Amino acid sequence: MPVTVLLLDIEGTTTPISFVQDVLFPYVKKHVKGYLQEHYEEKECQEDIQLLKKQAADDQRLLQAAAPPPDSLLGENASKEQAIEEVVDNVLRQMSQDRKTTALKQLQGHMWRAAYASGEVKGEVYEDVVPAIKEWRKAGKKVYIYSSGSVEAQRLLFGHSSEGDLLELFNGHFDTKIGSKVEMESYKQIAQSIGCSTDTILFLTDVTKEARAAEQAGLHVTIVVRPGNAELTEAEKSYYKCVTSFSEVL
Ligand SMILES: CSCCC(=O)C(=O)COP(=O)(O)O
Ligand SMILES: [Mg+2]
Repeated sequence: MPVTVLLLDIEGTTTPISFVQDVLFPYVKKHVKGYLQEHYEEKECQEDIQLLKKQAADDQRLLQAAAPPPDSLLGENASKEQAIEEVVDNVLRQMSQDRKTTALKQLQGHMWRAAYASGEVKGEVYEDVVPAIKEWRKAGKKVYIYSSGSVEAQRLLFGHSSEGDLLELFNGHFDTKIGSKVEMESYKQIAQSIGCSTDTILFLTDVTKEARAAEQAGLHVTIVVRPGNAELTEAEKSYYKCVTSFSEVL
């Protein structure tokens, strides 16, 4: 089937890993405590905390450890300060493991609003990305984003990019609410949501585990090789189509 939909990863594909690791993540680490202190009473912040608590409880159940985990986030009677300390510990622990939980990504997305709004942060996009997407759109293709970053975080990055507001380029966005990027089922759900067959979608990513899941669901996949991305094995290089620029994709 001809490709009519392009599905794009962000970190390592449209955007340098260094932007995420050296700009976005340090911003969260620096500001998480202050953010929670300022917004603690707000409904959205309480929802973020509840989601982190649920994630911590799920993690605990999975671990089935005899000893209580160091960041259980389960105390109901904790003071505001204690509760904030627990959330901060949990967020920093998850970030040190580069976890992609919906709970962590939701809070991060809410925190980056202020960074983008003030102009302190501008979303970085590789220079070949915008011209290629414009060509694909002109040719009648649809273009979607699928990232572990929350849809709100995605919209912030592309809406406040160094190349201006790029949101018009996309037909839609998906995040881990539809499922993990390393699960085949997520890609089937995305195809269903777009209303197309999986074999009409081409997924661009830097991560071979994601490529494998997409391929199992019936998508076409291409690996994007960018400076700073994880090295591919010789077997991966010969198995997958690899590109170093979006201009080589179609
Ligand atoms: C979309 S904004 C920040 C990126 C992020 O938090 C992340 O985890 C990137 O994951 P990706 O799936 O785009 O590699
Ligand atoms: Mg990636």
